[in-house]
Amino acid sequence: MDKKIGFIGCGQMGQAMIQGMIDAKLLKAESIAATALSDETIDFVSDEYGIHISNDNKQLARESDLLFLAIKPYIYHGVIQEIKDEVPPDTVIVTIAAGITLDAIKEAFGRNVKVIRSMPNTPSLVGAGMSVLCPNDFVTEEELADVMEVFESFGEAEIIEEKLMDAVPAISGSSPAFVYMFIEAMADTAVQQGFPRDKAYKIASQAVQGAAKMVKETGRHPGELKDAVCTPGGVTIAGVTELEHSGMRSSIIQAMEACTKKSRELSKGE
Ligand SMILES: NC(=O)C1=CN([C@@H]2O[C@H](COP(=O)(O)OP(=O)(O)OC[C@H]3O[C@@H](n4cnc5c(N)ncnc54)[C@H](O)[C@@H]3O)[C@@H](O)[C@H]2O)C=CC1
Ligand SMILES: O=C(O)[C@@H]1CCC=N1
Repeated sequence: MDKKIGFIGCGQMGQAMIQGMIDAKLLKAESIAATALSDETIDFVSDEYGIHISNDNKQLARESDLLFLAIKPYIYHGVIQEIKDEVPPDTVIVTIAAGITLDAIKEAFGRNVKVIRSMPNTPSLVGAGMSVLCPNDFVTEEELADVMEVFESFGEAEIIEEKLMDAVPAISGSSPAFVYMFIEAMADTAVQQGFPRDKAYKIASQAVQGAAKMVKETGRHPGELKDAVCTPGGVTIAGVTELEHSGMRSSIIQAMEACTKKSRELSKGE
């Protein structure tokens, strides 16, 4: 790819995407630049990824073909005020924040800017990201294809309608946190039973990864795959019934609804 990619903000999510892109050899480190606030982050990112990083948002805004806003949602408005007169008309702005709408970005710029709203996730760091995107009307097919190429370099990507975007964090942006909690709880129990901690994490995380791979690659219904594990009168069904008694599905549904509600509130500026 021969685009210049800029990241305003280079924390957890910015670094995950940059590492993913570099590992995938999508483009050379010289074609990626970023900004951050603290000297500590600037020094770390420069050493770790070999990209150009400074605290000059305006310069980055002038020089990037694809400009990622990888900052916290409450900082978006201030940063856009700072850069809005610097961004050339052909630049594609990519947002990654929960609850920041395409219209909110256009309004903050006060003109018809090209915007793609996205929701990536941190497994992008290891090339296993899941990102969901929606463009506004000013983005061309070719520009969307370029941005999809970026996201697909560090995982999988899907395009959806904006009305579904507030539901995405619960499914893919935030859900890694839920899965880490699940793995941590399994590993703690394994440690309680006498397993060394490193083996407990390895066994639990490989089981989770394998189950996800089964759903993706066999195309079989998750319920059917679960049934295939449950030997009649065996150990698995004892655990499954306990999970049903303690409301596991209901807890997951409630957590996902809370994420979606919060994203909708942020979208409305609440
Ligand atoms: N962490 C995650 O799993 C995910 C985060 N996101 C979104 O990514 C965005 C960033 O989140 P994180 O990377 O987790 O946050 P973070 O706090 O790790 O990184 C934010 C970065 O912004 C920089 N920054 C702050 N003010 C700035 C300014 N005025 N100019 C330039 N840089 C500035 C900080 O130095 C830091 O490098 C958020 O909008 C969040 O909603 C989206 C999907 C997943
Ligand atoms: O917690 C958040 O708001 C961000 C969006 C999805 C993951 N982290």
